[in-house]
Amino acid sequence: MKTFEQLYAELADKAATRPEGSGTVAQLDAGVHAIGKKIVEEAAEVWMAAEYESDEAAAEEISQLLYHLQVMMVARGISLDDVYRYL
Ligand SMILES: N=c1c2ncn([C@@H]3O[C@H](COP(=O)(O)OP(=O)(O)OP(=O)(O)O)[C@@H](O)[C@H]3O)c2ncn1[C@@H]1O[C@H](COP(=O)(O)O)[C@@H](O)[C@H]1O
Repeated sequence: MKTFEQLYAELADKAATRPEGSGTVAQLDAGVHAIGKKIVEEAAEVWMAAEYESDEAAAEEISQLLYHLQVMMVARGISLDDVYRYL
């Protein structure tokens, strides 16, 4: 288990060190357009899970959406503070 902040730190590190086999590195290489499509896909999965599936399934889909949002943040060089200041 990890927090939102810990995941962001891990993804930023992956972007910097580019370890072999990292899905995050592959997505960063695919670019903002591909990451954006993944966000839309995961958002739809959150919606469907929330309407028709269990709390656990919805929570898992939400975790995946948060992950892909963080990948987009890393891709664009947007920090946690950049986002938090609007919350
Ligand atoms: N939290 C996540 C995470 N959530 C979702 N995903 C990715 O998002 C995909 C979404 O799952 P789906 O069920 O939609 O699967 P899918 O449609 O078959 O997705 P595709 O793999 O085909 O794109 C998963 O297959 C993962 O590739 C994640 N990939 C990585 N992480 C974490 O990110 C960190 C870095 O991961 P790596 O870069 O892979 O080392 C680690 O701590 C991981 O646990």
